[in-house]
Amino acid sequence: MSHPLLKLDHATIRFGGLTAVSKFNLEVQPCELIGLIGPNGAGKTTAFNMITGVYQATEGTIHLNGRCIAGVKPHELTSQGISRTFQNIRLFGSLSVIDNVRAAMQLHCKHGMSASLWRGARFKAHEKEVENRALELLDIFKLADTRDEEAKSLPYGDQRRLEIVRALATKPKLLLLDEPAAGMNPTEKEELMHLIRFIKDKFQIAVMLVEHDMTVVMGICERIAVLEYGVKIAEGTPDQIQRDPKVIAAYLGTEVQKEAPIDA
Ligand SMILES: Nc1ncnc2c1ncn2[C@@H]1O[C@H](COP(=O)(O)OP(=O)(O)OP(=O)(O)O)[C@@H](O)[C@H]1O
Repeated sequence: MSHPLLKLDHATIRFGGLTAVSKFNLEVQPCELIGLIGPNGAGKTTAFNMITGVYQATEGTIHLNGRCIAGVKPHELTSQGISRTFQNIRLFGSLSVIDNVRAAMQLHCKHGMSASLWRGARFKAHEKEVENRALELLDIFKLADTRDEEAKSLPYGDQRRLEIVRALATKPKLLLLDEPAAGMNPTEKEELMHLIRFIKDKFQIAVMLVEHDMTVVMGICERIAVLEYGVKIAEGTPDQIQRDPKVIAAYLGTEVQKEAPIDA
């Protein structure tokens, strides 16, 4: 029997008296590009935190490839194919750009301590492979020229793209991007949309996107789920979502509405 890549079944999380995400049902298929939107405080990042094992669901279940992930630690979920970026950039600022990518790749390193110490032929071949793959990813994101620069010295938009490279370096099946376009200028956003589509097709991965920029969300997502006060109020194609009265009502008067009218 084939399973969805990710399945949330009534996933719920409470913080004291606050239900941040309530009975959230969602399926993500392999190689799908899905958006998760909603006004500020709707529960989007909390949903990401549940999917990535940062928080445990208070009720309901989450399955990855048919296996329940309750209690699985975030780094184990990364090994199982879930990778993410964060709203606030979390790079190793003082490391070079390429070392940031290398560090993410070590998760897949199968060499033990002795191999590292002896630095034999197999170890060196592995190191070369890591470097080549890091450079391939940096090249896709037009960051290869900055490989030896300190990550913190990069312009903001480049740092955001480097975060995506780091997330990709762990060879995910599901990539979660939390506001990847935040702080980018219109040209960078346009380029980002192209890149997200490109990596999804090239690496055959599913991408789940939390994003406030409606031009980006509506421009690239195949399907969109909408949260409001932790509850899913709509799910559908960008066209259906833009015409959904509940979604329009949820966004009325918010910054998102001002940026790009959802019923435009
Ligand atoms: N660790 C926590 N403890 C208590 N409340 C929390 C915690 N994490 C999130 N919340 C609350 O859960 C709700 C949802 O927050 P969340 O950050 O998921 O929203 P969001 O949709 O990602 O918002 P934004 O678009 O502003 O980033 C908010 O009311 C928030 O204050």
